[in-house]
This record gives sequence, structure tokens and C-alpha cells, in this order.
Amino acid sequence: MSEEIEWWDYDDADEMADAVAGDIAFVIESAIDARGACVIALAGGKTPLPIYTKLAATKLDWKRVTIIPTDERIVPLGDPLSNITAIGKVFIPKGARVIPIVSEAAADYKAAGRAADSRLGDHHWPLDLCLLGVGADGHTASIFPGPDYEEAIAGPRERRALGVMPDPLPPEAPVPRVTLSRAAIVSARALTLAVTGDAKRKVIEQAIKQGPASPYPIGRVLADAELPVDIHWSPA
Ligand SMILES: O=C(O)[C@H](O)[C@@H](O)[C@H](O)[C@H](O)COP(=O)(O)O
Repeated sequence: MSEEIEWWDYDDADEMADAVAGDIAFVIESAIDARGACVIALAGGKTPLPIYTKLAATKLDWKRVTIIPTDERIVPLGDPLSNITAIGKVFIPKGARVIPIVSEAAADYKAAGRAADSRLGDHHWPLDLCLLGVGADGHTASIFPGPDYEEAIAGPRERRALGVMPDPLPPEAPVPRVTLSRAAIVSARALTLAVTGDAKRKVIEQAIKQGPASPYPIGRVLADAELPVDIHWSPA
């Protein structure tokens, strides 16, 4: 379990977006100063979109920034469900390298996961930052209960990404996924969550209490984190 999990509460999503965008910009600047480049993973879903808009408005050396999604729904690029399409719309115009982890709608989600894993091998590792979202069911990235759960949570530590068939399929995007593994997520130099609403807050608080025995994916991830984790929260 991480030594330290710190909650940051805001009045609204806009205030949260300002703060989280500021934190991410600081990580990016520091990585560029230290190494000349930065690699970050950004969550899919809707909650972080205001953060991305504010982050993209920040003056940074975007050409030195590589962005991957924490997870992707297996759909073609351009599909409304595609996480990297939403992220790319915001950051490609800034000059960032935005890397899809699913190149085409693969019939075999496991093969899509293997391809993503090998593609991520081309990038500097560990991540400078991983921004996670959380579902009200306790999933994070695309680590969901189902046949691939143990592999996502406790597969070989060098495996960065894998294919996942959630069971049950989540109604908001009922498709197989490719996700970063727990090992890849917790190896990030900075681990940040951005969530809204009481339901998600309750799930995360419960998951933290449960520790490594948590039935929630986010509980299993937080239980394995060694660095301090920041959880940013606003009511809506
Ligand atoms: O592809 C995905 O589904 C996401 O990356 C996922 O982990 C997301 O962060 C949560 O489902 C929260 O999504 P919302 O922010 O839309 O509630």
C-alpha cells in the first residue's frame, strides 16, 4: 500500500481541472528539464476532458511530450468510444505525440493487447505520470472483473498492456479493451486520480480500507502503489 494517499477536494469540476492541469504541467516541465522528454498516460472517459482542455492551453514544449491512453476500447480510431481519439483532438494540435494503443478494430482482443504491449516497448519507461479515472463499479483504466482480471492485476511485471474482456461488459462502452496492467500503472513516477461524485468517492474510500483484499480493481491498484498517490475529487 502506498505510504500516503492524499485527497484533494474542490468545489466543482472546473476548479479541479485547474489544479490537476497545473500538477500535470509541472510533471511535464520537470521531466523535460531532467530528460528532455516526457511520457504520460491519460485516462479515458468523460471526467478528465476539462482537465485536458486546460492542460492543452498551458505553454509547454509539447513536441517533447508523448501521450498514451491508460486504456482503450477496441473500436476504430475516430469512433465516439475511442479514448485516444478524444485525447488526440485536444493534444495533437499542440504538437504532442499521441500514441494509440489499438491500431484497428481487432477481432481478437488478446492479440490486440499483445500488440499494444510490444508497441509500448518503443517508449521511455516508466511513465512520468499516470492519470487514472475510476468507475462507480470500482474499475480503473480498463481493469475489470472477467477472465483477464488476474492477468491484469498480477501478470508478469514487465507486461505493460494486455487485452481485457470485461464481464459484465460496462454499459457505457460495452466492448473489449486494451489496458495498462497494474504493474505498469504503479511503476509510474507519479500516480494521480481524478474523480467526481459521491458514489465514486465512497467506492474509493472503501477500496482503500479493504487494502490488498479489495474486490475493487482500484483497491488492488492502490494497494500495490509504493509512491504517494493524489486523489482529486469534486462533487460533480
Ligand atoms: O476507457 C475507460 O472506460 C476509462 O479509461 C475508464 O477507466 C474511465 O476512467 C472510467 O470509466 C470513468 O469514466 P468517466 O470519467 O466517464 O466516468
